[in-house]
Amino acid sequence: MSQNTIAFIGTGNMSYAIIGGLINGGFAPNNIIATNRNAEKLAKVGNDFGIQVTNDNIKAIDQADYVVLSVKPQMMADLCRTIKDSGIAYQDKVFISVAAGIKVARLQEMLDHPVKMIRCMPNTPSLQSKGVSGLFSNNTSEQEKQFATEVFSATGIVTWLSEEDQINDIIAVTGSSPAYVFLFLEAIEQKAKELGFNAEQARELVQQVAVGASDMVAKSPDLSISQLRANVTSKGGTTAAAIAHLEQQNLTQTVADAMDACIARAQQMEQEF
Ligand SMILES: NC(=O)C1=CN([C@@H]2O[C@H](COP(=O)(O)OP(=O)(O)OC[C@H]3O[C@@H](n4cnc5c(N)ncnc54)[C@H](OP(=O)(O)O)[C@@H]3O)[C@@H](O)[C@H]2O)C=CC1
Ligand SMILES: O=C(O)[C@@H]1CCC=N1
Repeated sequence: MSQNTIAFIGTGNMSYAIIGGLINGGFAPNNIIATNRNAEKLAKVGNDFGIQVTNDNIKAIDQADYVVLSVKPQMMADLCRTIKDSGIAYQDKVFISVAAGIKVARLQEMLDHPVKMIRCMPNTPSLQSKGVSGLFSNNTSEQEKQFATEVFSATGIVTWLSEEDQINDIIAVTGSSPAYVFLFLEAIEQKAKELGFNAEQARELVQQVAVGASDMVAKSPDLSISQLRANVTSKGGTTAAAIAHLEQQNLTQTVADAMDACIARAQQMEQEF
């Protein structure tokens, strides 16, 4: 992988996962700089991955070729103001924003310059190199896009989007969706405890189901997910009873509605921030 320097500004849950994926993928720790205003979180990412850390955002940006903006959307304007007011030359750097709900044009307005900008929508399984990153850019070179592809490929799979609005769709499909899966697993775990399994057993059983079912999806590309479900469901049996209940409760429509709510919130954030 080419050895540009990347600065992660605001290294919380998401950047921690990306950096973990990069280190697993062989990216040189010396070429990664992380910042955080929270000293404890900063020390942890430095200790866990052996990368450079500083609480000085401007110093980190000054040293970097690529700058990942990774604060919460509501904090982005403040962060950009400090960059803009710092006096450093940031106009030729490539910025990568992982923030939901802030479009390229608005980020450029916040930075008061038409900087090169890539929007990226990653997800937290990046930490296990099993992430998905949706990328969009309309003002970077092929070489810069190639570098972003290499970086995010180290954390899982990468898909380039031709329209910026598709970022909101991919938030619903891959950015937020690990949380839907976790909620489903939490529900099974909770009921397992109510049935009398202790906390340790419940966690182990649910975890194994999650890993086993995911592996079956990943390792059976010729079987549809619906076929994998059918293979568990004996006619007139126990699974059929459980699935019939979920279907009566409109699980499929509920999930679709949840994804629409996700997209609607991203669109609303575009007006707020
Ligand atoms: N979490 C996820 O699954 C995903 C998140 N994203 C996007 O990633 C971005 C970050 O999310 P996430 O990692 O979950 O958030 P976190 O709050 O975990 O991380 C952001 C970190 O940045 C710190 N911070 C805030 N402002 C500054 C600043 N000016 N200088 C230095 N550090 C600062 C925060 O400190 P403090 O703790 O004090 O607030 C916090 O520790 C968001 O924009 C989100 O939309 C995208 C895809 C998935
Ligand atoms: O919840 C959020 O807004 C962010 C974006 C996708 C996942 N987490």
